[in-house]
Amino acid sequence: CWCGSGTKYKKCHRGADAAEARKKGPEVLRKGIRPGVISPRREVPLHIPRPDYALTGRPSRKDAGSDIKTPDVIARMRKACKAAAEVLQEVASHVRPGITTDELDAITHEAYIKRGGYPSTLNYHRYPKSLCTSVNEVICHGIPDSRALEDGDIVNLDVTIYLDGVHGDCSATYFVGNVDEESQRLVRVTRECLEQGIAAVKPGRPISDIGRAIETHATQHGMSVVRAYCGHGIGETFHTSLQVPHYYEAEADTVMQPGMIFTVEPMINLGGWGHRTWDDEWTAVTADGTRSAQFEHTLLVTEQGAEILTVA
Ligand SMILES: O=C(NO)c1ccnc2c1ccn2Cc1ccccc1
Ligand SMILES: [Co+2]
Ligand SMILES: [Co+2]
Repeated sequence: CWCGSGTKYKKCHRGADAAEARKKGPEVLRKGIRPGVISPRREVPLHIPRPDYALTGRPSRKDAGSDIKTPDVIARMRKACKAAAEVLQEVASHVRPGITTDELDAITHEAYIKRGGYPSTLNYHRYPKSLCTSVNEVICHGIPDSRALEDGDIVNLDVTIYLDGVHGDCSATYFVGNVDEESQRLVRVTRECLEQGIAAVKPGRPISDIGRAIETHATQHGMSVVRAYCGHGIGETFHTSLQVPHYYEAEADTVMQPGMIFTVEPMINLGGWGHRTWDDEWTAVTADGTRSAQFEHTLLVTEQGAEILTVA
């Protein structure tokens, strides 16, 4: 999800990002130059059911964010989210220096299809691949290409499967070979931020509790929370109108209720929270060039708190 211009929160962060980046001078305003080449789009066999946007790139329907899911949707979400977690484990087992992110995309693409699933990101708003591979200073939505992973990199793999009419969405950040201490600390703190956010999920409480918990943990460790992209309601649509900021946003006042399903997917930066996007219109990178990490789960709100659905 991203706050974009349509966000309901008054202060859209894009302006702030640009202002922050300008302060740092022209070097960070430079549009990113993609190091690798993007391969042709992969095909999905016709027997695999497709989401509404598979042809046009534009989602036609938008569920209300605070939808309480029916028992039937919850049952289907359990299966889709389990499948997403299995696909993530499978592709993650191939991460090593020398493998290209395009090869990881091919592995992921086949892993969805053998489970009868469609790659949710493929052609979603025209996104060209079945996986997001966000390396080092890439915050999110990194497009798989011919770049080989290198010893010392960190890489987030973001997997979303469309299975039996619903989407399961999860991601994790992995070490490539031997990674320096600071990056290891970034990844550990980011994982802890997701855990803190999940612990804040309680029926009767506002969504803003989640961002408060995450931002508190990140800033205690001298790190910053990306503001331009957030968690989102999910179910029969990839994104619903519910937004889940990962920083404290008082206006995120939707009250959590049992049966709601949304993702929490904090992106944490070693430096400032500012971002910019490359010319490809998808890739988001840190404005100051420092590294960023992310972890994501799809959660069901229960009477007691949160149930993590994206577990293998
Ligand atoms: O929830 C997501 N990941 O956890 C998520 C949200 C929105 N768009 C997404 C993803 C993943 C891939 N795209 C595709 C894309 C579409 C337009 C701009 C940039 C990227
Ligand atoms: Co995701
Ligand atoms: Co997501």
